[in-house]
Order: sequence, then C-alpha cells, then structure tokens
Amino acid sequence: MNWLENLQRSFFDWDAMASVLPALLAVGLKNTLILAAASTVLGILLGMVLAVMGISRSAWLRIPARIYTDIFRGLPAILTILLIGQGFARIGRDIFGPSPYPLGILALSLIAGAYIGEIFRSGIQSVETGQMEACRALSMSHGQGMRLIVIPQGVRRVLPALVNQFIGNVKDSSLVYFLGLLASEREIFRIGQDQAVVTGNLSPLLLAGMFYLIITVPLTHVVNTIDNRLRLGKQKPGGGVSGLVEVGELKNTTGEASATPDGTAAAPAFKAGSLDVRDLDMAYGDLQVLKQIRLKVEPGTVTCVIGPSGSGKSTLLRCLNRLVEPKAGDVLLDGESILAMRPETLRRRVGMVFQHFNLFPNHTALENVMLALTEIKGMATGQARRQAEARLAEVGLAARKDYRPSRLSGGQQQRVAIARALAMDPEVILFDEVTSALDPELVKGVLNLMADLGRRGMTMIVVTHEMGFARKVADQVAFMDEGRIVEVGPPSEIFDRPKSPRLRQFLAEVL
Ligand SMILES: Nc1ncnc2c1ncn2[C@@H]1O[C@H](COP(=O)(O)OP(=O)(O)OP(=O)(O)O)[C@@H](O)[C@H]1O
Repeated sequence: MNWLENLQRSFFDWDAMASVLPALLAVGLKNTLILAAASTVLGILLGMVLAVMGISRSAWLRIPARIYTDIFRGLPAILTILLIGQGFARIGRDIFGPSPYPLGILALSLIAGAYIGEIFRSGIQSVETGQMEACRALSMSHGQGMRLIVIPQGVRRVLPALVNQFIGNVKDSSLVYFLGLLASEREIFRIGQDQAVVTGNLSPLLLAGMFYLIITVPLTHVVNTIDNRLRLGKQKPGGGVSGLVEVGELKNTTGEASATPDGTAAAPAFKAGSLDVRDLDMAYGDLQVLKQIRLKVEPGTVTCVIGPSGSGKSTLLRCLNRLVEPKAGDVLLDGESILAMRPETLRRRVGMVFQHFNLFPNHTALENVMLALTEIKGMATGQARRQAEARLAEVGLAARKDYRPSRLSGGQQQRVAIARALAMDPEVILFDEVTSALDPELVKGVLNLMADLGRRGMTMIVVTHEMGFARKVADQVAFMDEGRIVEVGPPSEIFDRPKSPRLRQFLAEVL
C-alpha cells in the first residue's frame, strides 16, 4: 500500500492545495485570464488584417501575410516568447517599465494572430460564391457584400475555432513565466509550480491543472450552444416546413392583386421596363458562349428562355444585369445602354432570383428582404420593415417573417428570394432556373407565384425547364442552342409549330 500513500501525498495533499488556493484565485486566475483575453483580442485584430491581406488580389499584401503566418505558426511558442520577451527587454522597459508582462502579451498576440488570421481566411473563403453573387445582384458593391454578408458569415462559422484559440491562449499563457514575472503577475501555472516546490509535492500543480479545466471545458459547450442558436434562429412553436403549410399559404399568392399585411391596400404596381438585346456576344476565355444574341422584351411581358444544357441561357441572364460582362453588342433598358450605367445602378433596376435561392442564412426572412432597402436604398428601418413585410405577405410568407432560411422549405426560401428581389422595385426580374433545385411538390407554388407576378405586369425573363409554365404563362419563348437564339415567338408557335429541326428535336426530347 506504500505506493498508494505515496501517490496520495504527491497528488492529493489537501493542506497543500488549501494553502495555494487563495493565491490561485486572487492572482493566478486573474493574470491567466488577462493574458489569454488580451492576446486573443489583439490576435483577432491582427488576424483580421492578415486574413484580408491573405485573400487580397494583390501579391504585395498576400505574400507578406503568408510569410508572417509561416514564421509565427512555424516557431515553437516558447521560442517566440523568449525571443520577444528577452530580445526586446530593453525597448520593452523603455515603453512599458520593468515588467516583462506586456511583452509576454505581445508575444502571445503575435502567435495567436498568425493562427487566427488563418482561421478567418478559411472561414471567409468557405462562404459560398452564391452569397456574394446575391449581394451584387441586390446592387451592393464588393466591399458592402464582404462587410454585410460574407465576413460576418465567415466569422460566425469559425466561432468554435476562435474559442479553441482562446483555450490555446489560456494554456500558452503559462509559458510567459519563462520571462521571470513579478509575484503579482504570476499566472495559474507559475503559482502552482512555486507552491509545489515549497510543499515538495504536486498537489498545488494538480489544483492549477483543475483551474485550467474549469476555464476551458465549459467554454466549448457555451460556444456550441451559441453556434446552434445562430444557425437556427428564432423558432416559433409548431413552425414546421411541411407540405401542408406550404399549400395553405399559397392561397395568398394566387389572387390577381395581393394585399398588404393589414389587408388595406393593394400591392403596388410594377414599373415594368423594356429590354432590347442587340447582337450580344460573350466568352469565357476562348469559349464563345453567346453569339449575336438579339431579343426584344416588351414592358410587362414574360419571356421564357428554353434550350439544352450549356446553350448559354444562364449566361445570357447574367449579362443582362452584368454579373458577367458581355464582349460585344449592347442591351438597352428602357432605351438606355446598360453598359453606360454603373453596374450597381443597373442592378437596382434589374433584379435577379437564383436557382439556389442564395438567401443570407444568418438573417431572418424579413431581414433578407429588408437588408438592401436599408443598406442600398438608405430607407429608414421602420419604413423598410413595413415594405419588407408587405412583400413577404405578397408571396404568402407573412407568418414566416422571423424564420431563418434553414427553417423554411425550399419553396418558401425561393419565395423569400422573390420577395427580396421585388422589394427593390425593379423594372425587370431575371429568374434563373428557380424551380430546378426544388422538390417536385414545391415547384407548383413557386410557378404560381411567378405566373401571378406576370399577370400583374412585371417584366420577367425566365430561364426554365418547365415547358408547361412557358406554354401557359410566357408572352414569348426564346429557344437557345449553342449560344444562339435559334427561334423566338409566342408559345403556340414555338411549341405547336416549331420551324427549326433543332427545336423540334429538343421538344421531342423534353416533352
Ligand atoms: N464561370 C464559367 N467559366 C467558364 N465557363 C463557363 C462558366 N459558366 C458557364 N460556362 C460555360 O458556358 C457555357 C454556357 O453555360 P450556361 O450556364 O450559360 O448554360 P445554360 O444553358 O444555362 O446551361 P444549364 O441549363 O445547364 O444551366 C457552358 O459551356 C458552360 O460550361
């Protein structure tokens, strides 16, 4: 039993623990938290700068960020702390006084910055490209899209990694004791170790270890909870995404004119612009994707663009709001060349709805619709809210306004995306295969809503594989093949009397 007593004396000497407890609480805990928190905050600031430099298009910013990160991530923490704490001791004394404590914080921050920079960079780069595309389609500049949507999303995604970094800093703070701290500056480890020497056993160190665990273990659980809340947003009791709810809500979208939430006013009329596409060419590198496209779209009409995969339908739409730049030709919006406008101005007038919705996941349905109103149109929050609520009511989603996209069905998400585009009061809306990503039972609801918009006089260009919709709703149908518009005309001609063999073959395949 001798070894058992030995172990007990080494690790569980209660008197030794009791004697070190006050110092651990009053001095060690405070200093460890100061060291870890200060180095995390400074590391976050430095990491933000490094991340922005790291994703910059300029090599002059990217390369220094890379070199910094490689050095400070590659060196052992203790080496950096000693090099900075002792190497700069003289300068440190001049600036901070005799204590090496501030230099310890600086060294920890420089190390943390290198890791946090990489965490932010990968977080920002993990945000889907569709998010920035949606920002641009809502007329935001690149900077606004980064600031309002991409960076916050990236940062939220890396929250657990940042907490891990804080936990790392809590542990690494023990290394600054190598700089010879004053008694009042000792952190948890140093106090435990000093007392272990005095008592001749490891119990004070074991207690110090428990202090570290008390700080670090709950943090991981807290961050998981926060992360779940942020991801799911506010949840109303019984708020499912069932097909029944979907069908019930659709009643609101089938009427000729919808009402605002209080049911007092009819939905506003659309501005209904015209488009005139003139000899448009577009190429991705050497790949000529659009060839001499000509198309006239009258105000308040629905144009459906059909054609085989890869024929250039999406690219044509993206040229119309300059998400991609045409190589030659022009497009007139109400007689004005879109190439002569600022892209942001054009995109206020020409809205777009995407196949994959591209809703902003960490905003509610209402916020998704409001965002561009407040940020781009500069509308006061109250007015933007009322307008956004009216638009959500128009698409049958008034009751879902506080839901985040993850709590909505695909069909509901797509209707929020349509409300978001409508809220900008566009003259034209481009729909890019907006039902292709939906479950079959949800397609009808979205198509009904689009048909409703068409009836109410919105100018719409709809890339679609839904031939029934094109036949029923379109004023004209354009058939594209290999980058050209092969045939254009009213649905009855295109579907019942196709002229070109290529269109006949296409229809035989899809109908
Ligand atoms: N970003 C890009 N870079 C290079 N090539 C591209 C890019 N986007 C599209 N393409 C190419 O341009 C051509 C037209 O693509 P586009 O997406 O416009 O066709 P689509 O008719 O909309 O096809 P689908 O019905 O499959 O969506 C295709 O050959 C495609 O591979």
